[in-house]
Amino acid sequence: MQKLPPISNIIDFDTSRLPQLEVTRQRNQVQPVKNNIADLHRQLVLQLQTSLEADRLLSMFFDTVRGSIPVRGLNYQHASTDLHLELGENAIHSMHYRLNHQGENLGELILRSDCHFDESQLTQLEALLPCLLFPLRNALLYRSVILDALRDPLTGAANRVAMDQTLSREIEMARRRGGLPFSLLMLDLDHFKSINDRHGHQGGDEVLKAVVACLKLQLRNMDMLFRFGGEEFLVLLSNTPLEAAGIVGNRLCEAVETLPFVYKGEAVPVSISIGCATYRFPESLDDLLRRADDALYQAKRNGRNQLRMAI
Ligand SMILES: Nc1nc2c(ncn2[C@@H]2O[C@H](COP(=O)(O)OP(=O)(O)OP(=O)(O)O)[C@@H](O)[C@H]2O)c(=O)[nH]1
Repeated sequence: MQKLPPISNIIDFDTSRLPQLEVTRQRNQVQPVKNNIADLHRQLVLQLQTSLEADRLLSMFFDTVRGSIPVRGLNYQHASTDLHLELGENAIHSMHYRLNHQGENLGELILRSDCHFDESQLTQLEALLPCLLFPLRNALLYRSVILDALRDPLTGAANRVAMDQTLSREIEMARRRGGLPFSLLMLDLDHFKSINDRHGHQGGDEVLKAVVACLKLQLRNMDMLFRFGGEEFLVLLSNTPLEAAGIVGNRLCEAVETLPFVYKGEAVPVSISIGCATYRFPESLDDLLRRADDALYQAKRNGRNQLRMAI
């Protein structure tokens, strides 16, 4: 894998090259570029006011910039809101920028090109980049508010609101496509009341966090984990038929059972029970959840720490 050079360019409002551009171009007498960039700048400022979606803003920025600078691809990352974006194509040359606004990290941006950016292109680029900062800052704030509304603050898993929205969408898609298989794993910690009784609520909370971290390690990026009750979780496995979902479910049981969890020096044995159900076109969401719940009930009745498949 190609090693990325360290990020050396920081784009802040104060570092805008637009005022400098004025001076530089007057000295060099290259008036059309200045006008072109000033126009692009105005156009971008207006455009970037039209959305609060960070990916949409970056895509508008990319489209506008590559109208005048030979940028082939754009890569953007903002770790704290978990935003990763790739636009266009890969290319061998790149410029790396760390975007800042009043000390606040607004992410890292890489612009790619087939050939080295020359000084004039960099001047143009860096005159346009500050247009992105304020809209991007608002979009990231908006994104983090939305993420918080959909996330369980204790474990970081998606919450009940997110679960209802996601499952409704998944059913809708499965129905439209005529029933692509997706599966649900309904999960519940075993004897969690005794864990709370023995180790206190704080100990119980630590167990919940450790279990979520353990489950996430076992799941693929596209699988979604929701906490929908106190010690109840649901995993959505898109494009996954019953047999494959059973394999994942067994793997989760095993991973949690072998979790070496220690609280205040004492080993705490933890296990989960799972009910697994695969969507059957055209059943309703309630029916699917009821089947997963019945299977979970069977797993509990059968001795816990196991997976049961829904009928
Ligand atoms: N620490 C902690 N405990 C919670 C939280 N939410 C729910 N609980 C506890 O979870 C426990 C659930 O207990 P029960 O429903 O009896 O289930 P259980 O003891 O796990 O028994 P089985 O599910 O039958 O194996 C209760 O003691 C709740 O107080 C939470 O956020 N943190």
